[in-house]
Amino acid sequence: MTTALIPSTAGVARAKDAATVDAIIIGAGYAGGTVARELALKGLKPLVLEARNRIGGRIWTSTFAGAQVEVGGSWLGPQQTLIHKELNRYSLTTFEDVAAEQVILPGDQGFQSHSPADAYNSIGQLFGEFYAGSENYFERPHDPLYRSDLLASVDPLSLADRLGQLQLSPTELKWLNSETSVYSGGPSTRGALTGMAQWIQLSGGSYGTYSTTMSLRPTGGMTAALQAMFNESNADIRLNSPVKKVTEANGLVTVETAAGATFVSRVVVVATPANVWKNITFSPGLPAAHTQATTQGIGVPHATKMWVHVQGNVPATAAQAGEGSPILLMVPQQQLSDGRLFIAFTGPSLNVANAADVRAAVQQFLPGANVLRYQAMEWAKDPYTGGGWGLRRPNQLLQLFPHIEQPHGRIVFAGSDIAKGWHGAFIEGAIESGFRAAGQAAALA
Ligand SMILES: Cc1cc2nc3c(=O)[nH]c(=O)nc-3n(C[C@H](O)[C@H](O)[C@H](O)COP(=O)(O)OP(=O)(O)OC[C@H]3O[C@@H](n4cnc5c(N)ncnc54)[C@H](O)[C@@H]3O)c2cc1C
Repeated sequence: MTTALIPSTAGVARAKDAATVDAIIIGAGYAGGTVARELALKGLKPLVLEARNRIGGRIWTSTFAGAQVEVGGSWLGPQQTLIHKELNRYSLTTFEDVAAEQVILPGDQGFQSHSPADAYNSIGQLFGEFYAGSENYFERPHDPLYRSDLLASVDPLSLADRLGQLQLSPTELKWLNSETSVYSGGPSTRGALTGMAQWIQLSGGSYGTYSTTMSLRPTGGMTAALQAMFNESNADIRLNSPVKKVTEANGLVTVETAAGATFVSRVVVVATPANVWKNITFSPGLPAAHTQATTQGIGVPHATKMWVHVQGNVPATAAQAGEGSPILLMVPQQQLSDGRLFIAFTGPSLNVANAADVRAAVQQFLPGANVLRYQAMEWAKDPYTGGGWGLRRPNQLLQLFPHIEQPHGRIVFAGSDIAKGWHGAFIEGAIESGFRAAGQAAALA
């Protein structure tokens, strides 16, 4: 723990004017919240600097059409134990999300409706072939490098490479590449096979068990547990405080915000998305793995989540379309008195600013649908995300790990993008990395 008096040391920017704190956490998402709570439990009082005017980052519970909605992450799986421990700790509950009554899939001639059981059995069998062997190269999925000998030949493969190895009909290819391109945030050439294969093995090895990661929603919204963590931490949270500079010298780290405020501590945790580390000036400069991660990006380049309100009594329809389509995946949400809500994950080909294009894209799945309103969040254009959810690129697993988890002097890194287990697209990974980072930070404080 630091003391109140910090000497004015050369190389520490304006240290003598700066407020001195036990630990500084940059970013108030689930990773930052976990670090704040865990450091508080170790007797430290952290300062949290958050760029936005809210906590949550890629989690954002809001409203649309009078209903509570999630602009970022929505769902939890029963197999994600860390978030469930947090929900239990704060007496928060979950509920099962709306189940699809029909599934619209591309067929040989246009879209066709299937029963959910038929659709997901067929897709599940194909994904079974797709992920064959992952039980070996991810023998211990929480310890992804355990079989690095086997990973050497798998890590370079993109999701598209793996699709190309299978004997798929054009229709089967669309059934799989709708999902691989959604997660890749663009073409399936971008996402690594090891990224999605690890999630499958973390889920128990099958597409069916993995699908449950989209089954549960927390009552009170995805932000509720994070708010409870920050409440317990009693941390000093400064919103609207984007950090622009982090300088370490003489055993101290100085953090400077865009507005010019400076804070000093013996340890700093950077809990921002990896894609935006490059927007902060680090001195000394970041190590090679961190530079590679922020330059190449782990957060995907296209991640647009759209809420759509379709008039009338509409069947709970799930839909998928092949790579390149305007909407790649549509998920039914609640029926309201005047219409049903849907979540749509769009592809880069849809201009969400054009209402006519959005309506036409929805009508591909629901002919004649009257779109009353919609709202789209283009996460990859957000300056404090710089990408969407995370999904590793080919080769990043072996090139970045384990270096990416290591502190850089007195600077520690956290975030779902660099989690060992549920990396990238899950708050489970943000929490996991937060526990690891809190341990590292406490040792340096
Ligand atoms: C559209 C979408 C859907 C998703 N769906 C799901 C889902 O269904 N289930 C699930 O579990 N996960 C989902 N995810 C992933 C999940 O949201 C993330 O994995 C998780 O929220 C990341 O938490 P984090 O703390 O690592 O990062 P973030 O939540 O991104 O938090 C980082 C924080 O750092 C702040 N920051 C950035 N730069 C600075 C700076 N210079 N100074 C100060 N602060 C800064 C940001 O404003 C942000 O608040 C989804 C993500 C997206 C985008």
